[in-house]
Amino acid sequence: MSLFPIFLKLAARRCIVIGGGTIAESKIESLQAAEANITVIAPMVTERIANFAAAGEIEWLRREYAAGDLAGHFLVVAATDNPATNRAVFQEARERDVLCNAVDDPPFCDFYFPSVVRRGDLQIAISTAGASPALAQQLRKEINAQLPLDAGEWLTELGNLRREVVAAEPLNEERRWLLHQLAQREVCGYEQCPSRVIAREHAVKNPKPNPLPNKPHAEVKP
Ligand SMILES: C[C@@]1(CC(=O)O)C2=NC(=C\c3[nH]c(c(CCC(=O)O)c3CC(=O)O)Cc3[nH]c(c(CC(=O)O)c3CCC(=O)O)/C=C3\N/C(=C\2)[C@@H](CCC(=O)O)[C@]3(C)CC(=O)O)/[C@H]1CCC(=O)O
Ligand SMILES: NC(=O)c1ccc[n+]([C@@H]2O[C@H](COP(=O)([O-])OP(=O)(O)OC[C@H]3O[C@@H](n4cnc5c(N)ncnc54)[C@H](O)[C@@H]3O)[C@@H](O)[C@H]2O)c1
Repeated sequence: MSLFPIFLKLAARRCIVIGGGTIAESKIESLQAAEANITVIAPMVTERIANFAAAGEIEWLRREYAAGDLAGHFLVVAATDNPATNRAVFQEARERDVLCNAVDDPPFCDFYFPSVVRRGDLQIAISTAGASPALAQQLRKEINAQLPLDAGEWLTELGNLRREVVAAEPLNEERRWLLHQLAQREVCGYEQCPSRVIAREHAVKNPKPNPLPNKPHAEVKP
């Protein structure tokens, strides 16, 4: 089966993690990075999860999972040490159309967690569709070692410059060409950054057409 690779926006979405051990902890941290609204249900949790709860970063319900807990949630991770509980969670998730990952239990997953290399907004996610998580991890380490440490800052600056280009030039082949050139260059925040200078010179040759003159009814009187 071919998996569908997407990057989900989870900010403020209600996500629930059943179980509070070290595996749950790593899933909670991934969800936190995406600013999800997280509830954890578990009788016992790691010290780190307890600290997240004490700091108000997540909600912790100190009890066992009970049928009905998934109501109103978008996504669930079943990470208890009891496969029967994890499968009951998956069953409820199916009934409620909640996306479910039962850790290390592929038939009871709607999605898998990938191996991820991160630099700021740049994310490279690796999946082997469950064929070899160890290979996904190995590739993550190899890519991590090759990717410059400052790739995130560079991407931020490149994104800022791209916004300037998009504001200054129309959507055409010329603009596309320029953006590909800039993606291969150093970019920084300075006004006199050579890439920014190139972009500004280019915009002179490829300006946005003048806006249509205002119709009389759109005029604003002083
Ligand atoms: C990527 C990563 C993300 C994460 O967990 O967040 C992840 N597993 C990681 C590590 C890892 N997991 C395992 C080992 C031991 C070596 C080995 O078995 O290969 C290692 C390596 C190690 O740590 O040594 C054991 C294991 N994992 C699964 C099974 C069940 C089975 O295969 O049936 C078993 C056997 C359990 C048993 O024998 O009882 C299943 C899944 N593990 C997945 C994800 C999903 C598919 C990912 C993909 O698309 O490839 C999937 C399907 C479901 C899921 O859990 O989402 C994370 C690396 C993070 C990083 O370091 O970058
Ligand atoms: N720890 C690892 O390195 C590792 C690696 C691969 C897979 N796994 C698997 O992942 C699962 C979780 O591992 P772990 O190390 O985080 O386990 P753990 O034993 O540290 O934690 C289990 C958690 O589940 C909670 N729990 C148990 N029954 C529950 C219930 N009915 N409702 C709600 N919460 C309940 C416990 O309170 C605890 O917080 C296990 O199935 C384990 O086999 C663990």
